[in-house]
Amino acid sequence: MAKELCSGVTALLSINTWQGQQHHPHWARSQLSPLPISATHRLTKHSRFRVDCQSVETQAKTEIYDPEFGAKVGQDRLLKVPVSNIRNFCIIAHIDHGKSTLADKLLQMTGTVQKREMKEQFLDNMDLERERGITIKLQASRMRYMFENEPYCLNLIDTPGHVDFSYEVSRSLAACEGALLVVDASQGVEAQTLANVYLALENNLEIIPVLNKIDLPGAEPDRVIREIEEVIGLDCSKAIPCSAKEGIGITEILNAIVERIPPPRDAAMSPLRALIFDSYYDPYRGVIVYFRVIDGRIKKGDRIYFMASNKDYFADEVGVLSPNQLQVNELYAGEVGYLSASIRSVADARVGDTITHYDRKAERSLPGYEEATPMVFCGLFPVDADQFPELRDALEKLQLNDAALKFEPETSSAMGFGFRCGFLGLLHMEIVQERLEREYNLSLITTAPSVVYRVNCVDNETVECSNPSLLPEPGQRRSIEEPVVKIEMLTPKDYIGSLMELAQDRRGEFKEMKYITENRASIIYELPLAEMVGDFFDQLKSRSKGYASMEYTFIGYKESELIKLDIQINGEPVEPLSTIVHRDKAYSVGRALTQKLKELIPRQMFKVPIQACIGSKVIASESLSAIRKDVLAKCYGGDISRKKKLLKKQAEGKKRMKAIGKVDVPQEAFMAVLKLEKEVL
Ligand SMILES: Nc1nc2c(ncn2[C@@H]2O[C@H](COP(=O)(O)OP(=O)(O)OP(=O)(O)O)[C@@H](O)[C@H]2O)c(=O)[nH]1
Repeated sequence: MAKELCSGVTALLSINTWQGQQHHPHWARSQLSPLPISATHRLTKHSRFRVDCQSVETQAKTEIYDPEFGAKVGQDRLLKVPVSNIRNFCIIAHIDHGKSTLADKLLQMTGTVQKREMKEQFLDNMDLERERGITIKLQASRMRYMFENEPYCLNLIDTPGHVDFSYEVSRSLAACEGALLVVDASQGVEAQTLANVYLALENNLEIIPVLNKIDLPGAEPDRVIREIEEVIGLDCSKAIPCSAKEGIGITEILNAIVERIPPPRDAAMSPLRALIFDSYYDPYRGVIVYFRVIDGRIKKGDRIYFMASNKDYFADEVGVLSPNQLQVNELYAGEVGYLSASIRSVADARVGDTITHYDRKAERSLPGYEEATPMVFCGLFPVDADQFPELRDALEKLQLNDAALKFEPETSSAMGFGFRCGFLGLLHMEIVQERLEREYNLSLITTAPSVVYRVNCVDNETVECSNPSLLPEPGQRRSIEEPVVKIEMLTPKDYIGSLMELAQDRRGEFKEMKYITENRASIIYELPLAEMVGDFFDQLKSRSKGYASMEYTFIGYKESELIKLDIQINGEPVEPLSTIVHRDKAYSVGRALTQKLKELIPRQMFKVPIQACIGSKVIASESLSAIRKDVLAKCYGGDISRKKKLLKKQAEGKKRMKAIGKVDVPQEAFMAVLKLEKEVL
């Protein structure tokens, strides 16, 4: 902040005004536009002047923010502008269409991040994200942009790009007034693009189509424009061609954000309502909450109240993201920022929750809050049983930062002590497993993922079952319902047949197929979530040579003829290998699974039978032959009775081994059910 301004600069004034006893800082701020300072004026921090529109005499604490000067004294990131000069937007794109690259370029062009501090893809700052090149958690950044000599504050809210995190996408869209729709000009509209555009349209966002990667020789912007118009029905006459990599079209995008996206509603005088669009756990400060102020204002020291979790705290720190955190005194309706309030777990400040003041609560919370419901469950067991307490600690720590992660202890005679964990989807599951192994140095055995079944019992009770080995006995249950998803696949027409076959094999029910362009079709199926968990996505990619994309939404539960398939190894049931399958597939899955396990389990010193059973009935069986130790090797010639004696002794030894049943089952075996060959199904 500059102490004094001379002629020739354009300054933006932030004024605290007093009208009687009332304090209206935001009102005054929003009435002001940048003020060119003439040669006769020198403004200082305590200048007196009038705000003409309301004729309010203004004096005392006058804060002057000068974009040019401010930059010199390192304060430009605290840029304050009237609400009419704020633009909140996000970027929606299919994976790999260049969202992060474009975000980086916007930060660079606006000077928000200097080139030298620029790590590639600044917004994706989790290591895992950077390695996998995918955005998992959302982040935000405030940028300062001069347009027609006026400073604008552009808040970019980054969105995750994977279906598992679609709820978080919906909340970040709800925090914006506009969105850049980034489509790869060499590829076209993909399933994920569609899903996110529909979400944005539902939220009434102004959408600016951007055609990225026009530097590529294969780019066909005209074709892609036609595709967007036909498929989404969006007017693309003002679509912006760009290359995020080469920096082409970035200024046009920034101008379009200012010109086309509406400013936020000015509602600074209403009771506070702020929408949480992200939160993460910081070991030193507690949870850091990212939010957009929809109504009212929030300042340091305020007693705040989270409307869904019913918790209240004092805000220790309030600030903006630029993209590093910078403290400010107060944030007003329309602004985006962060707060910390010594909150112990992200579950208390969940994405989608509404923050209000404890003493002046808003009447209604903001719409759209949803509890995170895990869709996929699996067992996690430490390879070394001594690591159980460490696994529990690690899960507790991860949960502080991940409200969607659920876990409870699980014991199994085969596996020992472990946890049954719930995840939003498969990617979420992989991320958690990888973090446990990498960050906490744990060596884990994970069991095949399962969905949550609803079992209607004979006593009219309904129980939810996410662990196949705990399915109530056949005599106790009337029926089983399983979760069903609607899946939309977008594919070039050459692969339609093969993808329909895939969906059909996975018990899919055909719903609709339409050509979205001459060459590309959308195929809609309803199919059990259990059939999607596993290699469905890999299959879709390999059958379409990587060209098809998909998107799914959970639509509800449906009754189905399901039974439990148990596996016995060496005569002992191995619960973690139990799986729930459709009655029609039980025999083929049983056969395939025993064959696969035979391949995966190393041979032992004794013969190991591997059986698939329904109840007590064995439906498929394989046996792993023993590695036979030749006890007769040293006994050449000689008496036959001596040979017999040696063989008898060896057989007794084997029997003892059998009784102990020490079969080493490798990790891959627990995932075998996901990797069954298509032909045997
Ligand atoms: N040639 C070319 N390549 C680009 C351009 N923009 C992005 N890329 C490349 O495309 C790939 C994907 O870009 P990202 O920015 O990571 O894509 P994303 O949409 O953020 O992907 P997720 O984070 O997984 O959602 C990277 O290898 C980029 O270098 C562009 O304008 N031209």
